Order: sequence, then C-alpha cells, then structure tokens
Amino acid sequence: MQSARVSRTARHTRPSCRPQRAVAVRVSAKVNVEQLKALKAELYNYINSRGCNPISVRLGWHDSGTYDKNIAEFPARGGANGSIRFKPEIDHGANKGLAIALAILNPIKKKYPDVSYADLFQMASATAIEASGGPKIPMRYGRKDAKGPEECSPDGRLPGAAHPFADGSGSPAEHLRRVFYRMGLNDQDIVVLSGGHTLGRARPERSGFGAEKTKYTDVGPGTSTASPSGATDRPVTPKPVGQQGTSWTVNWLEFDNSYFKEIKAKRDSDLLVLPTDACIFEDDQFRPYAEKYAADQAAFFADYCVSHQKLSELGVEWEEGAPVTLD
Ligand code: HEM
Repeated sequence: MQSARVSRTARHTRPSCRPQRAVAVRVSAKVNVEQLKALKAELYNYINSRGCNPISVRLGWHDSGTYDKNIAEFPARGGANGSIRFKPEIDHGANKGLAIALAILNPIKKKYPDVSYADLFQMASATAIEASGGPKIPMRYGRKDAKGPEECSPDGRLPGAAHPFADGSGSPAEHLRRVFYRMGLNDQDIVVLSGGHTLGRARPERSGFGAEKTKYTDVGPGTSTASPSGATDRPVTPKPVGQQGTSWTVNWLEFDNSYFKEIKAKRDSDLLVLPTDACIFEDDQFRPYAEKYAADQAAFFADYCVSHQKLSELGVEWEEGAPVTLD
C-alpha cells in the first residue's frame, strides 16, 4: 500500500461530467495517489454494501457547508477542511447523527494515513453518489486538514429547514440564499444541490423532522408493497436501531431525479417535503431549475456534477502541487 512519495504525471480534467481533453500536470510529492485510489475502491464497496450512502453525503456537505467567503484565513473560513471530526463541531445541532458517519469512516482512514480527513469526507460523499447510480463527479484531492478543536467552525453556519430561521430570514428561500450566497454559491447551485435529498431520510431523533417510520422506510428503500416503483435490486440498508424516519423519495438509496419529481407532485404524505425543499418550486428564480431537473435527469446529473465539485472545494487549502485527480 505504501507508495513512493515522488512527483508523477497525472491526468487532470476540468470540472464537468463530460469527458474532457486530458492535460498533463505535475502532481504533488505530498499527495499519495496510490492511497487515494485504494481508499476510493474500498469506500465504494463498503458504502454500497452497508447502505450508508446518504449519511456519507451528508457528512461531506456538513464539513464543506460551513464556508464563509468573507473570511480569508484558513481554516477560520470553514469549508472542506475535516474540522467536523472534532468536538465541538460534530456536536453542533445541525450535525446530530453524523458521529455515526465518523465511526464508520475512522477505522477505514487508519489504513490510509497519508490521506487527509478533508479528502476522506469529500471522497466518501462523491463515491456514495456514484455508487448509488449517480454521476461520477470530477473530484480533486490534496486538501489540507484543520488540525484541532480550536480550528472548528462556529455553530450556526449550516442552513435550517424551517421557521424560525436563526438568521431571522422571513422565508425559506431568503434563508437558503443567505446561507449559500455566504458560501459563494448561486441559485442554480442551491436547487441542484437540494437534489442530494434524493438519498436518505430525516429522523425525529436527529433533526426533529420526519415520522418515526413510513411505508418506504420501515422495510427498506423501494421495498414497500405500496411502492409504485416496486422492489429494488439494490442492497437494502441493514435495519438500524432507532427510528427509521421519512425519506424524500421511494428508492432512497438510488441517486436519480425523483426528488424533483416528488417535491413537484406532493403526491404522498409518506414522503418528506421540508419548507426548504418546497421553496425550490415556489420561488420564481429557483423554479426554472427545479422544473428542468424534474423533467430531465441527464441535465440534473450534468449540473449536479459542477455544483457538487464546487461544494467539495469550498474553503480548501491545497497541499503543495495539489489538486490532483485520480483518473
Ligand atoms: C438546502 C438546505 C438543506 C437543508 C435545510 C437540509 C436539511 C436536512 C435535514 C433536516 C436532514 C435530516 C437529517 C436527519 O434527520 O438525519 C437532511 C438530511 C440529508 N441531507 Fe440535507 N439539507 C440541505 C441541503 C443538503 C445538501 C446540499 C445535501 C447534499 C448535496 C444534502 C444531503 C442530505 C442527505 C444525503 C441527507 C440524508 C442523511 C441520512 O439519511 O442519514 N442536504 N438534510
């Protein structure tokens, strides 16, 4: 597993889902490409076999979503720097339940000591999406880590889902704009990234949202006899102890555009629509994007790749010679 820490030539691609012309770049002596590749292979198999795709995506997003573009210094500006692994950040209210994701990833991390936590969390998220049938996001690696609890982001930077909003916003759309604009993201990013909720569930014991269980979560994704989509051949999540929660979609381990279709249709009270989800079809600037993604999965995937790559690089300080790509 140990690789020579030498410069090498790698293929570098631009941020898009579509194949791009390869450009030769020098890769950092500090970034261990062999370990990154081996880690990705292990994560792909592990995450898919355990059905922990949704929580892996939420962990990556909650690490990077603390970014504040108005703060110059690393890591005080927040972002994808691995600081979520420390108390007090992991104990922030918005992160409730994510200690489970750390408990899953920490033993794996031990086998890849040269990989930063920041890279691990972003890789786990992107790999979880790919392994759920989603697009292959053009990821780049070589992030530096925050070093200790004193470098954690302050509480309150992640979005709330419903009134009352901590920043005093009068509507969900205003709140989303305040939070995502602070990260340097735009309306399209807000809508397309909301599509991350095609995966997973909300549980009363974590966020306070959702029911204890629904016909879609009591047995497993897409396996309810009431499911219009019927059974899935994807692995079913091992039934966890505690509440099963409410999913946004029927097949909540399948990454597709069903989130947009379901939010638009509002057809089933067993599927979740948070106020911040509903507003993507209610707000005049958000709606065209939401309509586009409900109608066209390929467009959703293409735009999702661009916004997810941005999200995964918020606030990042790269190692010397990074970023590197793996393909
Ligand atoms: C737009 C603002 C957002 C709000 C207000 C929000 C809110 C929430 C809430 C309340 C939960 C339920 C947590 C629980 O009870 O376990 C949740 C789960 C989740 N969120 Fe978001 N979220 C937002 C954006 C995002 C983004 C941008 C992504 C990824 C790109 C994302 C991915 C997820 C995933 C995958 C889950 C399911 C986790 C699981 O099943 O364990 N969310 N979100």
